[in-house]
Amino acid sequence: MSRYRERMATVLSAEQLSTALADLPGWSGGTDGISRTITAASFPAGISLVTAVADAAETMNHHPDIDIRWTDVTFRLSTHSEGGVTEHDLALAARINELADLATR
Ligand SMILES: C[C@H](O)[C@H](O)[C@H]1CNC2=NC(N)=NC(=O)C2=N1
Repeated sequence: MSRYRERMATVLSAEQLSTALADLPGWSGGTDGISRTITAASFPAGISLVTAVADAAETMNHHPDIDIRWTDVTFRLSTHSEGGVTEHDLALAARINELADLATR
């Protein structure tokens, strides 16, 4: 089986997504995409968070859309190839939450 097929994931239903979001503090959205805005302790702390998320995204081969406004950093996740939210987005959201805990304390 090719690497591509191993990475295939199906788009979550609205019910699957709302169940998953209950375990992802700060994340909201719909089946087309989810987002979380994190207010960092400072602008450099926000940039450090973005760098840490970039490293995680490379490792996971799954990449967020990122908006930086002073200390507010918004991450938006969807699986472009599938046109919706998949388990890959949930995994990256959980990793971003771990990294955000470090950036905001
Ligand atoms: C070929 C490679 O697997 C794809 O381009 C990956 C890279 N990162 C990605 N990130 C996101 N968010 N969605 C994708 O569909 C996606 N595809």
